[in-house]
Amino acid sequence: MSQPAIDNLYNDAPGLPWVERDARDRRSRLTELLARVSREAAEGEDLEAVLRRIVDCLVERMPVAIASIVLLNEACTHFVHEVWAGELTLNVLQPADDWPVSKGAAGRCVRTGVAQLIANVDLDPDYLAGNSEVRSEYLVPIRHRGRLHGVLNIESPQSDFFTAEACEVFDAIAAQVAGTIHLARVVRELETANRKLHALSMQDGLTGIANRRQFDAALQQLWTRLVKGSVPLALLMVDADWFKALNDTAGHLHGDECLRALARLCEGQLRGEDDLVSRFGGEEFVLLLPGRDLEAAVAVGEALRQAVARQRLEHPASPIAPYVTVSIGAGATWPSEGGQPEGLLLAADRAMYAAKARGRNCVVAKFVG
Ligand SMILES: Nc1nc2c(ncn2[C@@H]2O[C@H](COP(=O)(O)OP(=O)(O)OP(=O)(O)O)[C@@H](O)[C@H]2O)c(=O)[nH]1
Repeated sequence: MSQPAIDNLYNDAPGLPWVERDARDRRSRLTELLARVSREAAEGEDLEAVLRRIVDCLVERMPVAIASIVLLNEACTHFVHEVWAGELTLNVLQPADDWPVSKGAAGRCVRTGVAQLIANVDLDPDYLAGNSEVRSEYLVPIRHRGRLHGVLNIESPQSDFFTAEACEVFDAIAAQVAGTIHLARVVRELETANRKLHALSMQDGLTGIANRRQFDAALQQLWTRLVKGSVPLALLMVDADWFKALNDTAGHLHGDECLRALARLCEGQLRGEDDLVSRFGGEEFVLLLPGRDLEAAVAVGEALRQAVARQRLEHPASPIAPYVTVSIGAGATWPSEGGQPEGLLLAADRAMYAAKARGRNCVVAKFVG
């Protein structure tokens, strides 16, 4: 549809006082403004850009010197952000200046919770001049379902501009803006909640380290990356010894405590940016060590085994020591184009079972060719 001739509405006769315009002309200009603002409010994903287009619209199409949308903080005690259009020729308060709602006509709008019509700015004790041409001002609370988001501020060089019908349209515009801000905040809150949920879905609830899902994704990603750089990849499978007996004799809560301590000890062995420890299963952990060959991986495994033993986590039912010990399987390979990471996982798992068979509390290595 082509743009109606009404474009550039106000500027067709900028000097003409608002009330001297024909009543039908005024109404159609206001209706057109409202339609435009509604369209702007419905478009775009960026709140700042939408608010800017709305204030631009007000200044371009009406006898308005300054139009602004001033947003409040959560507690509604301060203005924290302003989007404005028009001509600010004098120094006025900006949200960046620590602007409490105790100041200015916009502050009064927040304090009283109702629209403020200032027919003569010279007589208003709260008016803060931003442009010496301004004669009248209208301020409307931007409120969505009882929650106050800010104030819509319109300043005109004409003293008779804010007729009842004009104010009604600005009230409707403030309601539109409130809906837009509400929607943008809901979207932002949802995005934050989604990010938190995603992080939680990748984390083990008991120990706080990565869970199996995160491990699987990291292994796949690393494999693909390391193929290109011809860099080795090592993996340690760490399994607590005689854990069933520990639970049975010392109780599950003590068992849980030991699992948390083991997770911290595994974390203590991580060095590289992409090193990762995850809880692989019940009392099993896996360390992903990119850039380490089998010899280096065995060294990390041995350091971990000794650190666990030094911790002296009480184990009243282990036949090999009065404290918790771990059996560790180490695997390493050079990721190759056609290869699969599962082979590495299997090798470390087999090595771990070999460590169990060898009497536990030891490290066994297996290279994957
Ligand atoms: N406290 C606690 N125990 C768990 C948890 N997850 C798994 N387990 C227990 O870990 C035990 C693992 O037992 P098994 O697989 O038989 O192995 P094990 O007793 O450690 O014997 P080896 O591995 O052969 O040394 C089971 O009794 C599980 O119930 C957990 O989150 N908390």
